[in-house]
This record gives sequence, structure tokens and C-alpha cells, in this order.
Amino acid sequence: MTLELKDITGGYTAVPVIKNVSISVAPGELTGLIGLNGAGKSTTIKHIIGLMTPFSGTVAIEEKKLKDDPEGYRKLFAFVPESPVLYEELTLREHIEVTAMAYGIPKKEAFQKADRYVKAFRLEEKMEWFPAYFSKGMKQKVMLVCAFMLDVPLYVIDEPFLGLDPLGIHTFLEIIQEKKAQGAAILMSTHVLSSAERECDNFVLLHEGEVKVAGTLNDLQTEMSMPDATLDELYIQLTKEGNQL
Ligand SMILES: Nc1ncnc2c1ncn2[C@@H]1O[C@H](COP(=O)(O)OP(=O)(O)OP(=O)(O)O)[C@@H](O)[C@H]1O
Repeated sequence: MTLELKDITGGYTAVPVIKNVSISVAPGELTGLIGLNGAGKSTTIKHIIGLMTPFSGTVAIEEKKLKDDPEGYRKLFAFVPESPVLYEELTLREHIEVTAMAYGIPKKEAFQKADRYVKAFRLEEKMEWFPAYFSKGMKQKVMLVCAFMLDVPLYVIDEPFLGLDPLGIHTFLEIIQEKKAQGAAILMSTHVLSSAERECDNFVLLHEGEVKVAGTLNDLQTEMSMPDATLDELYIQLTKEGNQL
């Protein structure tokens, strides 16, 4: 299993925000992390990328844990946040260089890898631009280039659909298919359930900090006794007050 969260309980104060969260993502699989505002998606992601330490439970990427080898662990994944975080004083070219350095990739190889994604997101004329001149969507594309240029086993992508234009989304989904075919595991959090339903192999439905149901769409429909329901319908049902799953 590429990503394995076992019974993660954690939060910002003594009060847990996520409770006994278990998630597995296998190589070549795209898993959608679905939940309302405040459900605990970002908190779960923070535990995966090592920004938070769980009160209890374990997180492993390819069976490696952060505490055993922090530097090695960090090279196993690439994270794309919802709100792009770029260095204001660095150009796109320099962002690629810094990413290569952080992951220990020779510069030449990094540019060879990045080139395909720079072109795919139509940024080739903007290599010398600083982030101040980029639109929000362009900034997100820079983050995606810096993630996809890395051949890592796991990609963690927070809400990719809201900042990108339709062409950007199309390119993003094509790259995701390629990465899956190469054996990468992808965990993607999103509110865009129609896209998630079309694209994801598996789903984790998080509600009030707990995994309510997980699996393929078929698994979800069976477990919730809603055989023909869309992901949207399943999720609405799940979030209805008093629903006991
Ligand atoms: N830095 C923080 N300090 C304290 N509580 C926080 C912090 N960040 C989030 N929380 C709380 O943790 C809970 C889960 O929030 P989280 O950001 O994980 O939700 P989310 O599913 O990512 O939501 P959204 O879809 O709005 O991004 C919420 O109750 C939120 O108020």
C-alpha cells in the first residue's frame, strides 16, 4: 500500500478534530477525500504531510514513517495545496530549481522532467516571470508543475478543480491518468463531486472528523443501500442530521 493511515486521531488542541481516521491508497489509484467545510480534510492532509503529529495512530508511505526518517519520508510525496504558496522573489524557472534541490534531483534532469508539464500548462513563455505577475490559476499550475516533475510514489492534491480553467482541468486530469499508469498513488480532496465521481477510483467520505464510508462508488451505494445514487446524493444523505451509519 502506498499510503496507509491507521486510526489517526488528532487535532489542534486537546480536543480531537479527526477521530480514528483510516485511509489506504494503493499504487495506481486515485482516491477522493470528500467532506463538507470543516469535515477534517485539511487536518487529515496535514497529518499525512507531517505538519501535524497524531495523538494516536500511524501514517506510513510505502511503509515508512516520518519519525523514522523525516528527510526520506518527505521525498516520498508531493503536496499541492489549494491556495498556491510560491516564493515571491523567485521566477518560475527558479521554483523548478528549488524543487529539484529539495528532492535531490540534478538540475538538467529536473528541467527535462518539468518541460513537459510547463508546456502542458502553457507556461513556457513565463519561465522568467515572478509570482506577482501570475493569476491565481497560473500560480496553481506552477505548483502542479513543481509536483508533477517529481517521480514520487504519492501525490496529495488539495482541491484542484476550483482554481483551474477548463483547459487546465483537462490537462491536470490527463497527467493524473499518466501518473496512475506509472503506478503513483493520488489522494485528492475536492468539493466538486461530479468530477470526483467521474475520475476517482475510490472515495473516503469524511464527516465531522470521522470516515463514514469508504470504497468504490459501488461499495458506497451498497453500504448505504442506495444502489443507483450519485456521489452527490450519497454525500447529502450521509450528512443529514441524525443519520447513523
Ligand atoms: N489551525 C487551526 N486551529 C484550530 N482549529 C482548526 C485549525 N484548522 C482547522 N481547525 C478546525 O478543525 C476542523 C476541521 O477543519 P479542516 O480545515 O480540516 O476542514 P476541511 O474539511 O479541510 O474544510 P474545508 O473544506 O473548509 O477546507 C474545523 O472544525 C476547524 O475549525
